[in-house]
Amino acid sequence: MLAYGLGRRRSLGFIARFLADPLVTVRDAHREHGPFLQIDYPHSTRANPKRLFVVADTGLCRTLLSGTETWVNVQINMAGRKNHASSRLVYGMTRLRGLRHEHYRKMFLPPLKRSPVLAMAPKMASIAESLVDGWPVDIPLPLTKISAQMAKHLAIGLLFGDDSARGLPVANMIGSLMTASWIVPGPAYVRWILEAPKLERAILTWAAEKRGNPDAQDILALLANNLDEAGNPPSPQLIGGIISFFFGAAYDTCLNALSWAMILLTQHPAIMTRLVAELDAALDRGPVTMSALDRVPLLESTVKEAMRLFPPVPLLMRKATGSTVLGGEDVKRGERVLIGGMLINRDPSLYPEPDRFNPDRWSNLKPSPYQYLVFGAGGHMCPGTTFGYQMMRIALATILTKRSVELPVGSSIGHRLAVTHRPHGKVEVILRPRGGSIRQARANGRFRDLVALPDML
Ligand code: HEM
Repeated sequence: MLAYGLGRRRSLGFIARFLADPLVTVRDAHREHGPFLQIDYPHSTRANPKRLFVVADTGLCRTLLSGTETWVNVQINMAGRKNHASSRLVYGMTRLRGLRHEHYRKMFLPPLKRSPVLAMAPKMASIAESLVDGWPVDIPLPLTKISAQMAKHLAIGLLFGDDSARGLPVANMIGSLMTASWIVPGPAYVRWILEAPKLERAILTWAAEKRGNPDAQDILALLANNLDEAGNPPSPQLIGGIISFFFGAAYDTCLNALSWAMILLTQHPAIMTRLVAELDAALDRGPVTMSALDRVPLLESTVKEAMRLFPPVPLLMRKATGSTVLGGEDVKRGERVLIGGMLINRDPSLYPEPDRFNPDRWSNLKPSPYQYLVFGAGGHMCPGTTFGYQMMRIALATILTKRSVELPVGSSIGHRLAVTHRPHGKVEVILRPRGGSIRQARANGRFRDLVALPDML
């Protein structure tokens, strides 16, 4: 399959629209011209072409994500300043290659496997419960703030040795990196540059405290107490980069997934009502446990379906390490490819009526990671998948069994891609005590460009 070249004029139009709204622009371009596009940068010439490829095809995606020697990850957030903490701290897991990557992946997998993660469930449930109990009812609350609080406490509390005093300030600083646009610098980027030295110091001090405790199994203790792939102590850049990556990877993804899931449920009252009834029946007013949640398949389907439509990481980027071929196209060293995971998740041959939120489709669906591109695929596929699903299921179950969730009348919800894709604007929810009547308000705003809601069908 050869790439469809947009040509110079339309490439310029694509770039201009992409800067304003990357997801809708990429989606519309694929709809019009197919799943493999070539964009020419303005400085591209016939003698020295400078191109960006954009793909939304499962086969091409497999080539790109499984060929980790040929195609390397490109840091999606903006590079920081040279020789400054801001550039050292973005040296994260996905940028490691070869033996180094293999070494660290192997090191971090054990605490993220099914059984240690399952053992964290009672603690996760009790943290989630006390957070929800502390949220005021009957008044509008900022949705991304409460989701962030949930994600921060569940992820950070459990992955970093229950050390919230050290972990929460680090998580707060990482927040500015994650909200900084990776396309155009803005105030969040400036904040990130200003905060990076403080963040680096906080991580390195914390790592020093963890040294000398080789039995601890949390992510930072493993990193601080083990040698690197060459048998040397890990460098400060490695520690800072990996830890800030883990914080962002665990916290920012889950906060966005939780926010989008709640928005979608409020816009699909019939599904919300069924889910709440099934949760009530399984939990029978008891605590949230994984064995009870296993009796509510609709919960897992809801989480999967919300992330299919609104994947927290909707675009991935790769760069060729040498001359190679992609599809039928000759690609030169350094050329980049943008992979539209969100669009792969909407392939109508696998997901009929792909823009609809329909958790029931999951009753007999088992896509490969290349067909459900939420956690990546291939050599850098997310090792936190089990943890992420568990956190989402516990958070949603706790919120829905304790409170009724509604949006204020007149809500308008935008969306914005920074490193992750989040709801944008003044997005609020109202939590009501269970048992009263709730008012299901229709939400307006640009998020509607990305989903076919019941009132649009
Ligand atoms: C809803 C939750 C999550 C989503 C949607 C998600 C998504 C992703 C995606 C798309 C990638 C691949 C990036 C690429 O190939 O360029 C990735 C990698 C990664 N994620 Fe997650 N993630 C989630 C939760 C977590 C959690 C909870 C952790 C930590 C416990 C985590 C740790 C990582 C790490 C370390 C990598 C890099 C792996 C490597 O390079 O080998 N993620 N994640």
